[in-house]
Amino acid sequence: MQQVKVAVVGAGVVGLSTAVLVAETLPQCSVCVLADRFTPDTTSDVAAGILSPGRFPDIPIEQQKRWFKRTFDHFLAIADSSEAAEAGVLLSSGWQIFQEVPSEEKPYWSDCVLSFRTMTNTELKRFPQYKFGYAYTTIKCECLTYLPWLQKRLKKAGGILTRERVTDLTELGLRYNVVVNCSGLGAQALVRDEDVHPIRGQVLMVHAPWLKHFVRVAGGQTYIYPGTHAVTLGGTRQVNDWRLEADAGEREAILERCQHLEPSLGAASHLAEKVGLRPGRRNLRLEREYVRVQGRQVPVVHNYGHGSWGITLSWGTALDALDLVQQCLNERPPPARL
Ligand SMILES: Cc1cc2nc3c(=O)[nH]c(=O)nc-3n(C[C@H](O)[C@H](O)[C@H](O)COP(=O)(O)OP(=O)(O)OC[C@H]3O[C@@H](n4cnc5c(N)ncnc54)[C@H](O)[C@@H]3O)c2cc1C
Ligand SMILES: O=C([O-])CC(=O)C(=O)O
Repeated sequence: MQQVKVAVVGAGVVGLSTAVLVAETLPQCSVCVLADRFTPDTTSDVAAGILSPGRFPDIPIEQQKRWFKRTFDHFLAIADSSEAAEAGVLLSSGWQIFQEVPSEEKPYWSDCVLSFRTMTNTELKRFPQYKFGYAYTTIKCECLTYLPWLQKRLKKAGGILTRERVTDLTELGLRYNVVVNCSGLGAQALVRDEDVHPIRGQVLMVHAPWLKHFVRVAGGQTYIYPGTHAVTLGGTRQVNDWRLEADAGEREAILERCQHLEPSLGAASHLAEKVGLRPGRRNLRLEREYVRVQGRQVPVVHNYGHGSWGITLSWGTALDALDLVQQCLNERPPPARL
């Protein structure tokens, strides 16, 4: 059988999830991941890695819930397996706290996570300035471990990884039959998408092994996420800020806010500091189009713009991208327009 050559641009959590699904599901495809940065140097490697959904304003909530549910179930199966440590996936229980009762007393994703309930008064007493909270168990996915695990899984399915900066999707269309664009923030330049913008985030890794529960303030302004080797403290969300260096003032502010919630952090030692640029977009882009390459119509599937929720939605959106690749293979391309 003639191989269908598929190029996936991007080796963050979105690109690798999509590449693994295509390589494992479609035996007629040979998959090549092209990226200028691989783990440990992608934005995904900076992420705290907690599965905690938000909301894109113009995408039906049922669709966002389906993306989250499918991602959660994927990670839960890994967390429950003997692969969990090797994949860097663990269950994480804790509290999301609010100063005012939120409009959604029960968020749309409450039946996707485990053991969701509102916090008791006894639990709330730990956080005197907060009136209300959710208690639940979610997943923490540590990308510094998970991305190498996905790369191994991709290679096992016959996929390959190549370091290359792509400047033109049309040029890729000369070498591949299908192109999948998972370039995250890189899509701004690659496909001239002006809706894509950086949302800068700075986090601090500390050694505080006595902490076992996560604490997240409302929409993620402040968070404490215990993990396998370190506790991640955050966060910041600076729109259109391209600075990749850590800011000392922000470090102090993060520490102060976190210590206010969890005074024992005063005894924690500092391990590392990381900055990443989230691929912000009003709504993530998951769709296909055809680009004209020397008289041929080459299908391009876009899967980027996940903002603060790239890990949270990674597998669910990759499953939809896989469907789009399948559709491209099953249909005749539209006639090339001159
Ligand atoms: C501080 C911080 C904390 C976060 N915490 C969480 C969290 O707890 N939970 C969560 O779900 N999300 C979190 N996020 C968001 C998450 O990191 C992103 O949504 C996610 O990493 C996006 O994944 P991606 O694969 O689209 O992009 P990236 O990881 O940025 O990968 C993009 C890939 O495309 C490649 N690329 C781009 N342009 C080109 C080009 N022209 N040619 C070749 N290659 C190209 C890059 O080299 C890279 O390999 C956090 C982000 C930050 C900064
Ligand atoms: O909001 C959170 O809990 C973590 C996160 O996704 C981010 O910082 O982007």
